[in-house]
Amino acid sequence: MAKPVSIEVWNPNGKYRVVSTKSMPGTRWINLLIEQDVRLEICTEKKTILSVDDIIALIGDKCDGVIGQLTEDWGETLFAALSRAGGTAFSNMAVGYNNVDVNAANKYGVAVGNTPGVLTETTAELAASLSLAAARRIVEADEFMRAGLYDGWLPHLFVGNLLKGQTVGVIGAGRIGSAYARMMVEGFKMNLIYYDLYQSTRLEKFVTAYGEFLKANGETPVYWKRASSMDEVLREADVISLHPVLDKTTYHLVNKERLAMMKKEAILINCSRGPVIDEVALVEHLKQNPMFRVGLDVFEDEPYMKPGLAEQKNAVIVPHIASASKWTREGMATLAALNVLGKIKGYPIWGDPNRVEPFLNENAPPPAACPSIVNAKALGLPSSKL
Ligand SMILES: NC(=O)c1ccc[n+]([C@@H]2O[C@H](COP(=O)([O-])OP(=O)(O)OC[C@H]3O[C@@H](n4cnc5c(N)ncnc54)[C@H](O)[C@@H]3O)[C@@H](O)[C@H]2O)c1
Ligand SMILES: O=C(O)[C@H](O)CO
Repeated sequence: MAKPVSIEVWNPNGKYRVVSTKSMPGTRWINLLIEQDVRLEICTEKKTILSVDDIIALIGDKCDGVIGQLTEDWGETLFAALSRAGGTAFSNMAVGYNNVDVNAANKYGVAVGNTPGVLTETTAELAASLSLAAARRIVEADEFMRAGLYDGWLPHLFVGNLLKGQTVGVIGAGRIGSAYARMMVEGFKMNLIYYDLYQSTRLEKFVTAYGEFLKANGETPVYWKRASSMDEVLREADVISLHPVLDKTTYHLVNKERLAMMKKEAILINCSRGPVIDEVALVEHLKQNPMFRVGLDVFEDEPYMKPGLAEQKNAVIVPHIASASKWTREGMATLAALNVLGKIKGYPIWGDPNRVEPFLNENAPPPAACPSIVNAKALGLPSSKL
């Protein structure tokens, strides 16, 4: 028998029962649910990561849908429990859904939602922030100041890397990777080399047009190149940012051998998922190459770091905050709630998960559609004509 889990209840007499495993930012998502006859239960347990048993207790005997988090293990056990409780909808409050076994969800006929688009720019901005922090040694310099060690300007003090005219490498040039590439090319006049399974024509056109603009204004133009392999990016780029999904093909994509291919003074940024880098190999590489720097938002065994990482001065490390702007986090909560609500109400699936703005307009009711259901095809769910 699972132990009871503490909750806060909204609209106790609502017809549909939806559970959110965490309190989420903003109130719009709550209002959108309760206005549509939902009894909403929000878990108020203090512990950060809920266990499968905690979530089973939250689901209980009758539950139409769950809004969950990327820290939770949504596999066979939870989808079976949700299905037994009559549920047909789950949404991660995240774009990445490597914590979800979509095949298990398909088996139980549960729709799986995610939250693309709303976090693209916010996440790219954090990747850009980490790139700058690593290039200009901001964290080391801050620690030095606070320690009272600054006793006057020196020619060699915290010398870092100039980005202008260097090459930025992007691995996984999807929504976030492309947004980051644009920021670095336009903001710092860097050349671009990218690797993705698919060509990013829009990104290429952007860099070409910006290069022509610079040239027309008497400045050095910027260039782009689509690499034929990831190794080409690693060898040529000065700053490399990782933005692929995490799956079997990207697990330990950056390993000991690949770290060795990179320039000795390169900067590596990871705002995708921790296991994309072999973190043990990375710690060793950081130790051996003091001029090599990393900016990490994600870790292989989150919330833990591999031994030795915290001691490396050439690493800038932050706790998975890439999507943490107020607007984005409130928007993620809204999209996750609307994915669950839409499935419960039998709404069709929004046609373009890259264009979710209509769901985020606070001054208008959202479209009657699920913003983004990753297994819509597998479940044969209809597409919206809106
Ligand atoms: N740190 C954070 O807080 C944070 C925030 C948002 C997203 N993310 C992560 O970023 C990922 C990307 O998000 P997105 O919205 O840009 O997704 P996206 O689907 O638009 O982009 C992912 C890209 O990776 C490419 N890709 C897949 N396998 C690859 C491989 N083997 N090699 C090279 N490229 C490959 C895809 O073709 C695609 O273009 C998410 O899946 C999530 O894990 C992290
Ligand atoms: O995948 C995601 O959305 C992030 O990791 C959290 O924003």
